[in-house]
Amino acid sequence: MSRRNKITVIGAGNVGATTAHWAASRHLGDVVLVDIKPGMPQGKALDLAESGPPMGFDLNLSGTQDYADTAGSDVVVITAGVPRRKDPKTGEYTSRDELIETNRKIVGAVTKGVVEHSPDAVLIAVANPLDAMCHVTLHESGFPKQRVIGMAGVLDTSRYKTFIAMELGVSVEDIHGMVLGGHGDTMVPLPRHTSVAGIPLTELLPKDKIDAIIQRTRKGGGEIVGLLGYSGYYAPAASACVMVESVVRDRKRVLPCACLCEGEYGYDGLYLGVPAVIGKGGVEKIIEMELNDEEKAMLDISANAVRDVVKLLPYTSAAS
Ligand SMILES: NC(=O)c1ccc[n+]([C@@H]2O[C@H](COP(=O)([O-])OP(=O)(O)OC[C@H]3O[C@@H](n4cnc5c(N)ncnc54)[C@H](O)[C@@H]3O)[C@@H](O)[C@H]2O)c1
Ligand SMILES: O=C(O)C[C@H](O)C(=O)O
Repeated sequence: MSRRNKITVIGAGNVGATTAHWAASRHLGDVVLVDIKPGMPQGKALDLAESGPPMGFDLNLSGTQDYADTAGSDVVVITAGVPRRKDPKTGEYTSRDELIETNRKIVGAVTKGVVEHSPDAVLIAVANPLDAMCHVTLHESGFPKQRVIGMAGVLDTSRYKTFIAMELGVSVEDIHGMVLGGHGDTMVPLPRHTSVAGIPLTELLPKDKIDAIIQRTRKGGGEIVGLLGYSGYYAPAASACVMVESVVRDRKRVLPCACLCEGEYGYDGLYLGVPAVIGKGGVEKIIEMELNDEEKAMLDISANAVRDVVKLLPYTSAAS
């Protein structure tokens, strides 16, 4: 009898629980939710399982504090970590990078728990600061780079496409394009490589409108924090699920993901958002697209911003 795919989600908070929700509703596999809060992942998993009859999914959904229950996972999504929040008095909110000290410890510890029981899994890092957390996950897992991927580009691209669709009054389905670079304000949307049903975006919108969409995309996470008071989770979880699906169904989608660049785009030993073919084995290939001087300069700025954060980790030999 063939077995179902097993998907573990570490951290059953907003992003983790919503990832489990999307994964179940798309019937991607059995889902195990892990969280340090006793009863909480168990309660969310049971509640989700009880939504199976009306929603028509019949998967095993469980919650646990015990990594042994995650054994043999095909994919593990690591959302455990603190999100940024808005101070209700000042309206100020922290940057993703300021989360590094807390989250590197959480992500490091959970990665060790995961790999002990699922040595063949593909790991998808989600906690922030995302690109640096990919380095933590790679280091602590000892996995090959192909099996440690970061989720950010799919989300950033999703926001970019949403804003284009809103501006043009067209379906998001017809918008094709990508956002590369680090998951921060220096990310690199690529309007020259964006089309609407094959029509170049640059023919459909004037430069000032495109520039406004780029700026809104770069600040997209902050816009949600500003409105909600804490980080968004529907679009992040949906984006993680697109990656999970490409792995478990071996779809070989071309997705912008944080991948370890070792020479690609001129970067060495650095996680950065680049287009990648995602299949059963994780990153099957990084696609090197032609960038013009302006685009490459923006990617360099973004890579430098990521490198500055990665340098704060105790064990990396500052990527070049
Ligand atoms: N990469 C992205 O694009 C992206 C998008 C959204 C959120 N995030 C990040 O994802 C992380 C989670 O965000 P959230 O909104 O779900 O936060 P949340 O607070 O709702 O959930 C985090 C959960 O992690 C759990 N946790 C903490 N330490 C743990 C441990 N050692 N083991 C197991 N579970 C543990 C907490 O109990 C909590 O339930 C944050 O770092 C956030 O910044 C990244
Ligand atoms: O911005 C955040 O705090 C969370 C996440 O990185 C996002 O882009 O939504």
